[in-house]
Amino acid sequence: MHTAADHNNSIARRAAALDWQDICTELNEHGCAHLPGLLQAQECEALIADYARDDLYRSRVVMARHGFGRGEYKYYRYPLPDLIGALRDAFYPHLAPQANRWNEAMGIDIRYPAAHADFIARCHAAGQLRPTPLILKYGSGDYNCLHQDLYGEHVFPIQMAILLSEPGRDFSGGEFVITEQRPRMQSRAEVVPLRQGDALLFAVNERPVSGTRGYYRVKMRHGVSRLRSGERYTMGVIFHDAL
Ligand SMILES: O=C(O)CCC(=O)C(=O)O
Ligand SMILES: [Fe+2]
Repeated sequence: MHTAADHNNSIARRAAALDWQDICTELNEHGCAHLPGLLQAQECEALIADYARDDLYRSRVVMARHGFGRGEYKYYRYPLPDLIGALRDAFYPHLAPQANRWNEAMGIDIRYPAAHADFIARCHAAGQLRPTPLILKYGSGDYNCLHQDLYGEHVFPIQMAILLSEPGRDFSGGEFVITEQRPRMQSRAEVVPLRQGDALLFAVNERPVSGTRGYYRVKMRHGVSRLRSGERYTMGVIFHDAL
């Protein structure tokens, strides 16, 4: 039996053990940073097993009904499962300085407080009360259109996705795709080869890219290519709450 405190300690230790300088360099250069093996296989399997539970979620979205793609997802309700709350609490303080540097480079006045609870208080004061962490489920033929996870005025500019299934064994196809739209230029796509338990940190919306005349902004989108077979689950950790 794991208590909330166990999860907090363990996830905070994993976050603290990462090379944050390296991660920030990856985020600056590519708009995303790959964290291999952040979760253990058994943690992934437990999250997948809980997909069938109704008490953990506030809503279920069938993607085809909204033109989002094909597949479905569920938003967790508050109180979040311990592991997911711990991920938000533990990763946010490492990411807030990076988010602040991005805003400074882009000439955006908003600065992020050091603790996630203080940022969530800002969301809640603006009526963004609903939790955004989610779990997505794809079957053969399913896909996720390129999109951005913006849910209101307050946006934390970096989010995390964790692949819960193992490519090759559990599914084929279904690659995580990230695109970068540069001003007055053609878009660039990147496929991120994730394995079970790997996390990806990536830009929610715009990020600064250093050019010859200072910084310019590129717009990022992410999605998932069509699954060729099997079942694929992902957990998404978004740091702002939703209207
Ligand atoms: O299933 C995926 O890998 C993409 C998930 C996603 O869109 C998200 O976590 O925001
Ligand atoms: Fe997303």
